[in-house]
Amino acid sequence: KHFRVAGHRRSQGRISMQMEVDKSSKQRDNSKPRQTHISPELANQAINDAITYSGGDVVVMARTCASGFCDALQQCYGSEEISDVFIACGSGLNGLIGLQVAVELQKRGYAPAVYAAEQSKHANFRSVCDEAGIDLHDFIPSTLEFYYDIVVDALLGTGFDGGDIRQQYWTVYEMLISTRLAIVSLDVPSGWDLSTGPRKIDVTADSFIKPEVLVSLEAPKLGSNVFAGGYHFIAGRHLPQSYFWKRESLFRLFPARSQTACSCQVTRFASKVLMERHMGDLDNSITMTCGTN
Ligand SMILES: NC(=O)C1=CN([C@@H]2O[C@H](COP(=O)(O)OP(=O)(O)OC[C@H]3O[C@@H](n4cnc5c(N)ncnc54)[C@H](O)[C@@H]3O)[C@@H](O)[C@H]2O)[C@H](O)CC1
Repeated sequence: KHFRVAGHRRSQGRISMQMEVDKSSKQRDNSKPRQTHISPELANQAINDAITYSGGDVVVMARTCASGFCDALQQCYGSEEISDVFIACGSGLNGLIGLQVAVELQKRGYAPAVYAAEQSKHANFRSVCDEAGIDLHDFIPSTLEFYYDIVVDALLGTGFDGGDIRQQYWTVYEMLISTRLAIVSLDVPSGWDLSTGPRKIDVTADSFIKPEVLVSLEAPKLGSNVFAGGYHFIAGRHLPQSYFWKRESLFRLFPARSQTACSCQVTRFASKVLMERHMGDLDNSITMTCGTN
């Protein structure tokens, strides 16, 4: 079953992207309202199922997530504009994907560096970085904003327990809430509640992460509803597109074989760089017509 969806408008003509709708779309329950953001329960179930779909190999799954994440990052910050990317990694799967993002960005011509808050539960960061020739830090460089162009937040994802940030993450969390560099958050901005977004205590103290770009994996989490940055992308493809339809009638498509779908939210919070890039695209009559989330 195919249907045509307005795609990129290029000069005079219009191209349309054939988006193959998963055969099981017939099973979608149209009686239920379409959800565009998923619950913490489904998010964590998806993680376990994603590992199964990846043959039980978390590194395979992390590489798929990293590929989609890098597609999204590259649409906003091309390697011709920026190169030095500082990737703050936690000890869980979010951090493992952050490590794979560093490896993938290097292949794409960026100059990534990795910060590991603590020993990963899933990989030997030192050996992966040494093999790839990627700098691995166990400290936050005082010259961060001089040497780096953007920061990737791969510290805490859906495994955040909703409590105060534990001591081993204090330094990097402090950097993330105070840096002037644009932040690209992986799946969930670190420290955001999966259902409600930034915690009230953090909003009151204005001590929460404000990413310019959010890249949700597979589906946006409920807490991302309050995201007000520049762009919100959905990346992943480590689960069949019908996966969410059967569970929360989530309607979302990845264009063709792409790893990313974007739901543009270019808001007043977007930086000048991002706006120029977006407006530049518009000037070249290339308009991203994306789904809305
Ligand atoms: N959504 C999907 O389809 C997929 C998402 N994936 C990624 O997996 C993470 C969730 O992985 P998990 O290891 O369960 O959790 P985190 O990576 O977020 O690790 C949390 C890490 O941090 C510790 N921690 C928890 N609370 C605190 C705190 N208050 N202070 C300090 N440290 C804390 C905890 O002990 C863990 O060690 C998800 O976000 C995605 O990025 C899958 O990889 C693919 C499918």
